[in-house]
Amino acid sequence: MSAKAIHINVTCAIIEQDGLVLAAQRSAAMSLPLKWEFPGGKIDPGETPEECLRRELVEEMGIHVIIGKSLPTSMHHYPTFAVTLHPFVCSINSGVIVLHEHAAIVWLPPEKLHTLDWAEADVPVIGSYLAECKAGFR
Ligand SMILES: Nc1nc2c([nH]c(=O)n2[C@@H]2O[C@H](COP(=O)(O)OP(=O)(O)OP(=O)(O)O)[C@@H](O)[C@H]2O)c(=O)[nH]1
Repeated sequence: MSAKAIHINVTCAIIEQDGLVLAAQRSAAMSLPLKWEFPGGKIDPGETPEECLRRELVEEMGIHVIIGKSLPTSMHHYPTFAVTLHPFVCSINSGVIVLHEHAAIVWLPPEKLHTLDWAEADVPVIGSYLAECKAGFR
């Protein structure tokens, strides 16, 4: 199988707090270095997307999240792999954020999210989220 055939399923958390949304910057050592993303990661075999998201948020940031509404999935082909993102709107239930993998985080109002240099797969996710906000669902 060529590298281009690799397709991964990834969960990601749109974490809301006090009207702001958390964005996380990938480290220089990660794939897609220094791009911004929503925290999360690859779904392991046998795991539900929600189980994956809970595990990843503990591993990456030391927080326990409450998982809310799912947003439409986003599929994107990068040069060496394809990803399907499974986004969920979340809030922090417990824990204080400690960055174990990311270079930085920032809390932004939803309408400022587009100012960051996002991983390309995230761009439609931001669009779906903003549509929810505009429709008054959030
Ligand atoms: N967690 C997360 N990953 C994303 C997002 N958007 C996006 O394209 N991805 C890609 O999906 C993959 C997520 O897997 P991961 O977070 O478990 O990856 P990783 O850093 O361990 O990857 P690695 O295999 O490069 O070490 C990464 O290749 C990442 O670039 C996003 O919003 N959140």
